[in-house]
Amino acid sequence: MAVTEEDVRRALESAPAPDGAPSLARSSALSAITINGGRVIFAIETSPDRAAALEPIRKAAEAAVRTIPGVSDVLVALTASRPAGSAPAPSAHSHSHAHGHSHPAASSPMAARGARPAPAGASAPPRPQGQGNGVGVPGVRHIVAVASGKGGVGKSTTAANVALALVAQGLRVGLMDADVYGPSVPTLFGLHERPEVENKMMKPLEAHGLKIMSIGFLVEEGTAMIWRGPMVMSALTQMLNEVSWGELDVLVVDMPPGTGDAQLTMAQRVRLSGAVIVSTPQDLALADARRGVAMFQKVDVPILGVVENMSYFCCPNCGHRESLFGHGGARAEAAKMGAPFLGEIPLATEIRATSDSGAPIVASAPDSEHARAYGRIAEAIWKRLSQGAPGRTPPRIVIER
Ligand SMILES: Nc1ncnc2c1ncn2[C@@H]1O[C@H](COP(=O)(O)OP(=O)(O)OP(=O)(O)O)[C@@H](O)[C@H]1O
Repeated sequence: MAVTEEDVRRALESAPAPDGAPSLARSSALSAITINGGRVIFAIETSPDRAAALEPIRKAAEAAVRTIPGVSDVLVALTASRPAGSAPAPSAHSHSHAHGHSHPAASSPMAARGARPAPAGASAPPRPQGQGNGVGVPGVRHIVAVASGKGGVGKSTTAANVALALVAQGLRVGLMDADVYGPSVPTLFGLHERPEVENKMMKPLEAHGLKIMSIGFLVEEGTAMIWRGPMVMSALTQMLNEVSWGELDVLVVDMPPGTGDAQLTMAQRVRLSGAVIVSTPQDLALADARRGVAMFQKVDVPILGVVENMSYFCCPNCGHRESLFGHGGARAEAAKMGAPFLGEIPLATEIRATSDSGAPIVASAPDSEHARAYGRIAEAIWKRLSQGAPGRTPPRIVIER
């Protein structure tokens, strides 16, 4: 028998609430409930500082829903809503961005020990699907992660425009927003509806020829996720396996920023053909980029290349180029890491404005200079993917300082 929202609400009558309400079912902290076959997803709203204390309430809610006959899986997230336009207070453990969300600080033990990437492995050829461990998607030839060592470097903007540029090359492309801590894809594409469910599979939304899925489609807008570890993985597995992606040449995955455990687990558990690292030219960002490269190398995912974003400032009036942060750093660093340099994208008002208005520049101004720059990056990525390579990546030597 199909599980209904009423069943879930009834079960939550016996679950405790975080706000003094008689039950979670009657609490305003309970979000909309999404049901997909036997899988039930909802969120409990809280403030970020109470997230750890509310873990028992989250677990109790999961346990209550699990007792419903027909429920195969339950995903309950703690989310924090934030008034529109307000930025979270910076703290030692999080950072914030212009679009107002925060991410946990990177906590990779590898990063802390300062593991240095080894050039030989960095440019290892991409893995065709079917090789390696982890979750793959039937019908999808290549899954490519777009990652960054830290937040706010333009990873989502790059992922979206590169995905669109791959579509422009005639490829069948999907974009999966795995940035559970702050999904930006709904804003980038102006998509705010919930995906339809057909035969127990969620249908990806579509825009500009791209199939798109984001955790942001499943939770209320303006909420920031406070998901950790296994919950993140469970959400991602669902986005990979319970979405009808169909036949795709490339599925671009916009990864959560940073090199923490969640990212490492993803890099390990998703069957990636390769990873693209986005970095700004600043030294700090490059140090973070190195950690990003090292993280993928640790789990034997080939680095397809490095993109330098906000590389130079492009004056919207006169077209004058102004290097802001020692332009060219990413190219030099990529060479040191032995990773291909895929190209540079300027800091340009049009790139930000088109992203904010729901039609990234490759879709809204395909003939512009900036769109062509994304096109060249996409071409380089596809070239490396289609080269493929049988066998495992060569052994690498990693020197830890
Ligand atoms: N090349 C660019 N020129 C101008 N603005 C840009 C450029 N790239 C990104 N931005 C802007 O910078 C902001 C952050 O970009 P984006 O959300 O893509 O970064 P991110 O690395 O995915 O961040 P997060 O870690 O928050 O997910 C956005 O407002 C975006 O429009």
